[in-house]
Amino acid sequence: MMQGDDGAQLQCSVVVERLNSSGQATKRQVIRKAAVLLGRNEFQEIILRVHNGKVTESYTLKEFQLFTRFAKDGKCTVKLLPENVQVLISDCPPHLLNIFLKTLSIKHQAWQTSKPMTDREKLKACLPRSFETISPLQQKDVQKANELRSKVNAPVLSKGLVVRTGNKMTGGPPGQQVKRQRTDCDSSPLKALHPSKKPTLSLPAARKLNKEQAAVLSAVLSGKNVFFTGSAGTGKSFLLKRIVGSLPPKSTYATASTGVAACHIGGTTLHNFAGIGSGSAPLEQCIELAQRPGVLQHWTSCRHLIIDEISMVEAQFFDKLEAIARCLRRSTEPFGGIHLIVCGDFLQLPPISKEKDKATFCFQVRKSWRKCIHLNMELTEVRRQTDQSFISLLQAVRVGRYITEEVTAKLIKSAYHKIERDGILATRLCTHKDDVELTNDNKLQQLPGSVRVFEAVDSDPALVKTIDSQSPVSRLLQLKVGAQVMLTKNLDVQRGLVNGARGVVVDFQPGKLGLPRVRFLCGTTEALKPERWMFKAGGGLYLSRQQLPLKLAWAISIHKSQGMTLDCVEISLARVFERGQAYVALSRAKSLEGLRVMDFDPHVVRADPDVLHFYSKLRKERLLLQVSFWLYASFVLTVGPNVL
Ligand SMILES: Nc1ncnc2c1ncn2[C@@H]1O[C@H](COP(=O)(O)OP(=O)(O)OP(=O)(O)O)[C@@H](O)[C@H]1O
Ligand SMILES: [Mg+2]
Repeated sequence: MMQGDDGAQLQCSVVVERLNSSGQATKRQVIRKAAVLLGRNEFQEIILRVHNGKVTESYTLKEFQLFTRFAKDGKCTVKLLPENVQVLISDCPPHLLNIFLKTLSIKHQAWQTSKPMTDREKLKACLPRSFETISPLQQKDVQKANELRSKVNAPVLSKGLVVRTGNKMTGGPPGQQVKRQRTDCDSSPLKALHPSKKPTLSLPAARKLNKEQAAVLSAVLSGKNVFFTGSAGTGKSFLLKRIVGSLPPKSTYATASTGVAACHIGGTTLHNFAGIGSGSAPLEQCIELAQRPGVLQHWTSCRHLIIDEISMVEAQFFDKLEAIARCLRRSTEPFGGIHLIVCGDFLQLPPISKEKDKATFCFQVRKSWRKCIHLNMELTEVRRQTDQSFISLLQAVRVGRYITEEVTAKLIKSAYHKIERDGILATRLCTHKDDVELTNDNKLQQLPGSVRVFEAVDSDPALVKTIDSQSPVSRLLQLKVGAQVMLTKNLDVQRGLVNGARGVVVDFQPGKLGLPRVRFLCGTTEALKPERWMFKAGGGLYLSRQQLPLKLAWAISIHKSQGMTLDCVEISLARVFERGQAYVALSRAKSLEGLRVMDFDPHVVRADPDVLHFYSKLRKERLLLQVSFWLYASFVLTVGPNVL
């Protein structure tokens, strides 16, 4: 399953089609498990090799079209123009496809400016046939490509490479019911080559994984069932997104315990995946529910199951999933042999308990948890905050101990922090969700001026509830000039337009649409346009919502804030009712300066003793690999989990 991310090779499915002059396929070869390799021949020309396990076909990439619109779903098409052959690539880990496509386009651009040999020169050269894998992209390749781009004004792409991102490509995923629009090609690496936009190229994955994260990724890619944990802000979800992008899309399900958290990693809720409702019915009934058309396919096609925010998954629910997986997949292996990648911090919010009893954590169903998880790993480098003393303060709150007088004093003093800037107020994190709606509604009403209502375009209005449960934006968004808002999507990480960025509506653009302009804390004022979110629903169905990437941000609930990074927050902890709740609230802030705690009392800080015991036991038994220890981890991977 391992494949390098050097941009030279892919493991995927391939269809090779020979086309006639009117573009119809006259011959079609389907290769379910193919290896696609980029290399150079003896004349330094770029070669695409497709290997089906027995035979290798080679294509010289001189004049070709690339269709990359669905690259983020792991699909693309290379159409070789003189040969009239198209190679349709699918089920490819999107992150690797991204690097592959970028490598191909940048190397091809460089090749074109390097005076390719004529046929005559080739004949004369009498070189022996050869094939060498293409070298990984380097900063200098990117620089050269950028220099070339800055020299050329009009279409930077010379005649060999034509980039298409239109509908013509491979079509959507099977069963997909949504017609995608142009925004879907956002993540395409080749968008960067679109002549009209001319943005600067950069190496793929500009935000690199740190060593700890890379070690977890390699443990996952080695096929081990991994649970990785770490304090708030250690980049667990950041890493999960990379993991999702490194696994084959058809058989990978990215899920999280809550809709908001699922959205952060571009996935769906675990409940949605499982299709067993709340899971409180007896096992036999749950098995029946999971066999419904549309749901059964999740269970049978899933090879890699990713679960974020595991702390909020109820133990009995996890246990049921484990049993259902074995039953439906007719396998005696733990979790029916599904490769599990589980992540979260048990010292954050626990599962919501329906009855008065305390809800139990997944690790408390010791049998299935222990059976399922091969490796426990811990990320230790906090990325959300940079100030070491604030990081230490949060660590103290996390474990519910060491709340020294100094810590208390700092938090009490924060009540006087003036964090309002440029008309942008602090977001109030509320313990109870009724307060959230009330606060946002009241504040909006109190603003002068008329309300503008923006209605979402849903792919399937009948399924609005399902969409609501997974979407970070509501169907109706009401705004006024002066409304406090929060961005709900990463629009431009470099410019600080990231998920959670805080701003204020400054005006509405003239015209029918009247789109809002928002001034953000990072200093940028941006006119926002609708964005699209895709959700996987049952039966391979895709749902989508198109809406402005904004939500009102006078207040949000602590439960909804889990997983978020926030610019400026105000917290009242008087009504904290849950273990880990104060920690989740405080750890959303990027800095102490951006935080105001109205009424700090050390008694509200509570860490769950069962969790502390679980973590300390793992450590004592040397089962929790601090990944800074990553060489040791790679030793374990080669030797196998049983040595642990
Ligand atoms: N390797 C990295 N390079 C750059 N930024 C990173 C990296 N890892 C994490 N970050 C950034 O750090 C912040 C926190 O990351 P993330 O939300 O993934 O943490 P988390 O461990 O999931 O936190 P929580 O437990 O609160 O959900 C995010 O803004 C993320 O973009
Ligand atoms: Mg997270």
